[in-house]
Amino acid sequence: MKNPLGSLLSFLGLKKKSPRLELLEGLCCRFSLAQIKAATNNFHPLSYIGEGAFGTVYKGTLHDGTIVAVKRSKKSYQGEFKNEVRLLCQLRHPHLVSLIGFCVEGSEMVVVFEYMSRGSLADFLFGIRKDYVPLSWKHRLHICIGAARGLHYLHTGAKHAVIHRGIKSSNMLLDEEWCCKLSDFGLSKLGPPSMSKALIRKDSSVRGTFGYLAPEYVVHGELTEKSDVYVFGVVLFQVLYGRRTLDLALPDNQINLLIWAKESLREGTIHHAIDPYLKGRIAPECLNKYLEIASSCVHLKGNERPAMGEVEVTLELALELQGRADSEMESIYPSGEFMYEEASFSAFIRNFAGLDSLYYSEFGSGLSDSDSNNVENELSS
Ligand SMILES: Nc1ncnc2c1ncn2[C@@H]1O[C@H](COP(=O)(O)OP(=O)(O)OP(=O)(O)O)[C@@H](O)[C@H]1O
Repeated sequence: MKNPLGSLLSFLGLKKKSPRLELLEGLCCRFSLAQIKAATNNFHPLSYIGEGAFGTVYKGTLHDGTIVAVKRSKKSYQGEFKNEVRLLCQLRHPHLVSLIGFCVEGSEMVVVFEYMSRGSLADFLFGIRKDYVPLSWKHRLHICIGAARGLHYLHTGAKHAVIHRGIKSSNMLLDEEWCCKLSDFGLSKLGPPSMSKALIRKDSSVRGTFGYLAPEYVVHGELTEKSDVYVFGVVLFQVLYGRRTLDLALPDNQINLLIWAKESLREGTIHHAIDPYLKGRIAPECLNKYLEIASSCVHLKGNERPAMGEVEVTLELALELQGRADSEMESIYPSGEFMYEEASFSAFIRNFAGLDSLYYSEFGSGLSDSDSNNVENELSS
């Protein structure tokens, strides 16, 4: 029997409808299982790329020669896969991984994405890939700006805000041209209309990854676009310090990245704490802007955190400041071999005003996120 309230809400256009996958065929391709098996050589181990919480990813080649990433769902996570297909086929942006199609056949659920040949930002930050090369500072800034543009689009570019809920460096993928695109929308949620200020949404099932959870989300289940901003801030610290959020292999005071970051800022030892590869390569005025926005992203209170548009613009400014400082240095040292001095960092640290807003979450302390195959701990209700 039909639910009379449901029918009424639907009649009034107030009931949120999730389109059935069949109805999405016009927006992306529907593949047969035979096509998927042909593309991946029957999910051959040589096609294997990696494994996430929701499924296994393979490299494949479609009949027209297009190289793709094929994500095969674990049986218990087909809901997340359907969510990802429904959302992604309605979103298009240069900084979101494109959905090419899907396959639902028998007990198989498979999603086909554009192939991101350089893997994830996490692979480079944590040296996971065999062909690992440390990323330069400017390169890192470009990648963060791309990710910020993608997230800004999700929050404001569509009719309804989309809260990603799975932002982390392993979900920031890099294509051949090093363009950063956000992936993994299995946990994403539609928010209210994007122009609305009423963004608070109570979420009874807290999902995500330890070390990447906004405090108000864990404690009160309050899910807003500012929860994504918090975790984006955590990623900005990872990019600068070149390490994971939690690392049990480090001395006690360094296990939690944000606690360590705050300590190094307070004591003026940031020069020694950041990724060794970046030492002497960041212009102090650029670092100042970068830390200002990173610290405000991880503010305890969601409404004090910036919107992603502001994050994007500030990172662009930080990149510009770095470019200008580098040009000045190059005019003094035409060989291009120069280092920014430690003393100039100390001077800037004394003036850094963002320290108070840097809030570190204890959530997940004591848990390792240095899992060797890069699958971080999944929190499910
Ligand atoms: N479109 C893609 N192109 C190339 N590699 C991809 C693509 N999507 C995912 N991968 C790779 O496949 C592996 C598994 O990715 P997946 O998104 O399933 O999990 P994850 O983000 O690593 O972990 P979790 O699911 O726990 O968040 C990772 O190494 C990821 O870099």
